[in-house]
Amino acid sequence: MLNYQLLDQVRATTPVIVTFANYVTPQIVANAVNVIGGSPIMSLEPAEAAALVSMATAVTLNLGTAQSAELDFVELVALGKAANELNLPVIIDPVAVSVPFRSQYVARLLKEIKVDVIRGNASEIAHFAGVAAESRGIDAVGEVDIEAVAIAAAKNTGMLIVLSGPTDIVTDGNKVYKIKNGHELLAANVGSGDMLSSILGTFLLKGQDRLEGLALATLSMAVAGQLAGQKNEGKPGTFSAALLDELYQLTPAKLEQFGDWEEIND
Ligand SMILES: Nc1ncnc2c1ncn2[C@@H]1O[C@H](COP(=O)(O)OP(=O)(O)O)[C@@H](O)[C@H]1O
Ligand SMILES: Cc1ncsc1CCOP(=O)(O)O
Ligand SMILES: [Mg+2]
Repeated sequence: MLNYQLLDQVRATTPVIVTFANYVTPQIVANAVNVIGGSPIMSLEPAEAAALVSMATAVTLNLGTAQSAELDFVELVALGKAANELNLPVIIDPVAVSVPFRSQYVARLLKEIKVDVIRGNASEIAHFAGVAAESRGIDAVGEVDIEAVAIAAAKNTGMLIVLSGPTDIVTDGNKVYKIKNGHELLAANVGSGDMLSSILGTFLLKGQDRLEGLALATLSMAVAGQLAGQKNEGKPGTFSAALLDELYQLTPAKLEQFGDWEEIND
């Protein structure tokens, strides 16, 4: 079962989400966290990492444009370690991870910090499952068995997996939430995945079952995207603004009415 009221609990507590953003999409990611009910803060400065994380409920590390320049890596490690010390969830978004520089970068990061959640598209999650999958830069292409890939990635890494796409899969390797809402315009909007990766953090309130929190966050993004898309068919520009409107106007009642999801237990 999913507790749709968690959305209201998010809004009642306004959780701070620290994001190491890529340089392409920080504005829409910050707005996404804000309109769903959280409070975003982005940072590039290692010296303030511990202070920021001490105010937060989750940390999202988006690796989309992370550079080898030591400051980027030092900041990622500083944020991750600060979260690990407080037992706060760390989410990574391994954009285009199959590019060799990026695979090595993630592997290096995972040696330094404990990561709890990986959010990526099917091609990105396939990397962690050890399954060959096609990708085109930031996008997933080709067909994989998304449920099998997500479960294998969870089992290989010991992390919670959010595999996004036309159908989203949220799994710990045993229990699987399959979320069928969404709209193709989400894929046309660069940054949808990044928005989701930071929105995930807002639903991981203290004491909250993490897998259920991730599933409800993923459902929220998919339902808001579907409602925005239905009102803006063929219009990616206005869709982008409407997506923020729908996230802002989302309610537990809408999640219950429009949510199309199933829970599968191993
Ligand atoms: N073809 C699609 N139909 C419906 N929803 C989609 C589609 N493609 C992506 N989404 C949704 O878009 C969001 C971002 O996912 P995705 O596009 O896989 O991430 P990324 O931008 O990292 O590749 C998720 O909420 C996902 O459910
Ligand atoms: C275009 C681009 N290049 C590096 S990161 C990035 C944004 C990726 O955004 P998303 O994966 O959410 O579509
Ligand atoms: Mg992405």
